[in-house]
Amino acid sequence: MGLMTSTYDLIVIGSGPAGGRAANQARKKGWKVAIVEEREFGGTCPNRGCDPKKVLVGISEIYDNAQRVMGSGLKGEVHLDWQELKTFKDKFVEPVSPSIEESLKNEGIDTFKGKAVFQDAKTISVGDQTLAGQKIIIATGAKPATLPVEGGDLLTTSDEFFELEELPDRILFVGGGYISFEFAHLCARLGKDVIILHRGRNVLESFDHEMTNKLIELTKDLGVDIHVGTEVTAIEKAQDGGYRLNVKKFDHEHEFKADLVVHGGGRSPNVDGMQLDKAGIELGEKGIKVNDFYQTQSHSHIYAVGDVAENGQPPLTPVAGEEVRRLLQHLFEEEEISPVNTPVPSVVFTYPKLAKVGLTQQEASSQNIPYEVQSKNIASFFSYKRTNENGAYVKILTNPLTNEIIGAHLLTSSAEHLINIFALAMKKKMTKQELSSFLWAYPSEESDIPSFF
Ligand SMILES: Cc1cc2nc3c(=O)[nH]c(=O)nc-3n(C[C@H](O)[C@H](O)[C@H](O)COP(=O)(O)OP(=O)(O)OC[C@H]3O[C@@H](n4cnc5c(N)ncnc54)[C@H](O)[C@@H]3O)c2cc1C
Ligand SMILES: NC(=O)c1ccc[n+]([C@@H]2O[C@H](COP(=O)([O-])OP(=O)(O)OC[C@H]3O[C@@H](n4cnc5c(N)ncnc54)[C@H](O)[C@@H]3O)[C@@H](O)[C@H]2O)c1
Repeated sequence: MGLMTSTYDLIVIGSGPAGGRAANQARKKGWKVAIVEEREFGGTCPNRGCDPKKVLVGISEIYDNAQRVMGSGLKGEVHLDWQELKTFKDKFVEPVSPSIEESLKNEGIDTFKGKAVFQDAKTISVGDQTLAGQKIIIATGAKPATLPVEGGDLLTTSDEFFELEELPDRILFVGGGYISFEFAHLCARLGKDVIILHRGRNVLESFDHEMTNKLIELTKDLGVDIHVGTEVTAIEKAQDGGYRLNVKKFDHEHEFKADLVVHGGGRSPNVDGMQLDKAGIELGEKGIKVNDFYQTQSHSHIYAVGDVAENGQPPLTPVAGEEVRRLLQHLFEEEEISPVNTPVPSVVFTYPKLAKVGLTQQEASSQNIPYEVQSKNIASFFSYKRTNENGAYVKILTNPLTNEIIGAHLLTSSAEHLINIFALAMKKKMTKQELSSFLWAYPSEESDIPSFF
């Protein structure tokens, strides 16, 4: 044992949304497949990402809805409780890894627990085992980036945040991206004092700036203190048991204090200790460099896909799935390899939620793409008035020549549903007239769509 080399048609490294799917599909084609996982099977999304996050924010939405309709037919008191929330969330997470591992095994895939380390371009080791693969897919995802912040090891990562048994009173988020905004809304609703410090001029930089400014207003109304143009440079332990932070805001030094400092400063490719150099695999700034078919630059039999790959796509679960679909078409040598032309919807699970698909106004402007824009405050619509919503906005970009929808941005309680309709409309190259001509069940948030234009 241990000294023998097991040989496979395909070795997949990482069992997240990218790797798990790739292994399953290849096995279905009759390939001999091994999958290597060093942590929980299933990867980030179901264990410490999308799903546990959605369980937590889902309950806080119900709480928020209840608060807003108190005195409109609802009576009594509701409270959010972190410990109970965490216990409820853990119930979803705990079965994930064993059940995914079992289903991989049931498919006839050999599972290996441990870190995959390259020995050469065809061989990897996992502990004392050696595996050789005709093809290798690297799907190792991302991890919290190492920030150039003195005392950066004092940051609580999103993985650690999910595991906290208690939440202290003063919570500060470094960075103004997805993770910070989603957790900040939750913490504010749990009654915490929340601060977000963001280095850039615009938070959630890939979203439409007009919409992120509206989200900032609504987030401030929740009691969250937000500072842009503010870079955290150092963190140290304070005498009161909390932390003291040094920050630079427009070249001035400031100090902030908190009991918990959360890392929301971005994620980087997870390739630590894999000895990529032994296989001659090139790493770019944002991940492993790949071509249109996800092949690494130096080896056509080694692929990289999902969050770990640098391919210009955002690190999101549905994107990982789509990339794997295309990678497999290439791997199975199927003739038609579809071009990457699917619009990518994305949602920030604040409440209300911010969603986008297609172009932002700043992208259309900077790329000199002609556009017409409709931007509306829709809080007075019946859909939002009946639940005393705090704010609801929509912004649609269309091509002035064809009337096709080229971008949609929503800040509403139902944005994660509505945005999928706009993604569908864009994929099908619908004009705003075509989208408006559907019969939408009434009353529903979708039935408002014709009134967005
Ligand atoms: C807090 C949070 C919330 C998120 N919310 C959303 C959301 O709402 N919607 C959305 O679309 N996306 C969300 N994401 C992003 C989403 O989780 C990722 O895009 C997705 O998981 C990427 O899938 P992947 O398979 O590429 O990588 P991962 O899911 O990260 O899986 C990679 C796997 O590889 C394993 N691995 C790494 N190195 C090795 C090695 N050397 N040997 C063996 N195994 C290894 C890891 O342990 C991991 O299990 C969120 C992320 C975070 C952190
Ligand atoms: N709902 C979702 O789909 C969802 C949720 C969470 C995460 N994700 C994925 O995970 C990725 C990472 O999320 P994230 O929130 O960590 O990062 P992010 O890339 O969204 O934002 C991080 C921000 O922090 C800023 N920053 C970095 N260092 C700083 C410092 N020292 N001081 C102040 N600001 C600093 C950066 O300028 C950056 O804009 C996202 O890009 C997204 O693709 C998706």
